[in-house]
Amino acid sequence: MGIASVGCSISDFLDKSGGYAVVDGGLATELERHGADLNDPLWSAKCLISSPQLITKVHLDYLDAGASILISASYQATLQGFEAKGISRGQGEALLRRSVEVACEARDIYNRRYRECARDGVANGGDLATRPILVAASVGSYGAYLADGSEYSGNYGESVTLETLKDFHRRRVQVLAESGADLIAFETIPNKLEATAYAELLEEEDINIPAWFSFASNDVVNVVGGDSILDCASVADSCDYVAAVGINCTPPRYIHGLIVSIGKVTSKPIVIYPNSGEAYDGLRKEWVKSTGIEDEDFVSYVGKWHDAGASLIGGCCRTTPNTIRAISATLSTKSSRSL
Ligand code: MET
Ligand SMILES: [Zn+2]
Repeated sequence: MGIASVGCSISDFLDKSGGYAVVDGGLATELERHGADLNDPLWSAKCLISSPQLITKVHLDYLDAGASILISASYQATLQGFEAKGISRGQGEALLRRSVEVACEARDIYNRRYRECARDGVANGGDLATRPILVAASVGSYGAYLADGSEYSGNYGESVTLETLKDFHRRRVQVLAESGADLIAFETIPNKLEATAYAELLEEEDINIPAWFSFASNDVVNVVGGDSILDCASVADSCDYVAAVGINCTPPRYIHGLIVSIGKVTSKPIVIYPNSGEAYDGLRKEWVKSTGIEDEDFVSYVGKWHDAGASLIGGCCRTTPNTIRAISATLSTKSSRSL
């Protein structure tokens, strides 16, 4: 594809989609809501082995709710994690490819349904159904693989270097780049070191699909590991392989300030998909209401986030197809008013 087209393809997609796009919502937590037991180091990737049809269903639910970007179930799918379960390198690579195939299949089913409805003269959602849809291959952080909470502390200890992280992610990124995905979503990035590792990896491997870098934060100034969002977004800005920069799995109340900061250091599209604002209690293994400012009215923030410069908006953990339906309705009403 070449670097020039890698850089502009998300912008082209946004131009074709009216200047904004709706990202899907939480995948793992939605699989759990449907009864999947993800208490496992592979988390949502466990369903790639045990119940891929449930992943297809959740992807379809998000498309029906108005999402235009599906994120694959590879967040915690790593070759090292599969090997720890006795799954060979070859089988692990096949499972990584499978995560993208499952999302592509959901897109095919959705498009086929639309064509059949159109042929039979059945109205099924009007313009919503004709939109272009992208499949993003998810890459979770090294901390997500460790499954010890470090994806939310960003603290990998002194022994983990830039090279450790590049070696850890290299083969997975190569496989996902060749899987038929439209882009790679590097999600929940907890620190600048991992962002730098991804940027160098994309350059060294000359990855031929665009990427977005999405950081996790727990305030309005820094990413979870303590590096400033300005520094982290600058790493993404200076990498030609990165086509969008943003924030995911972060409480809604911090998002506006973070968008403003990111906009100061990059003109690339800004992607944001916050969580529901609840916090995960790792000891009790459950989500709990946060104290302080309520995030319940998540969707009422969406217009402000768009005005502040975010063009790709969706949800992360504990958001559902209902959240995405409401985001989609808000953005579509807003854009038709401004025409
Ligand atoms: N795309 C992933 C999911 O929704 C992101 C998880 S963030 C901890 O499952
Ligand atoms: Zn999340």
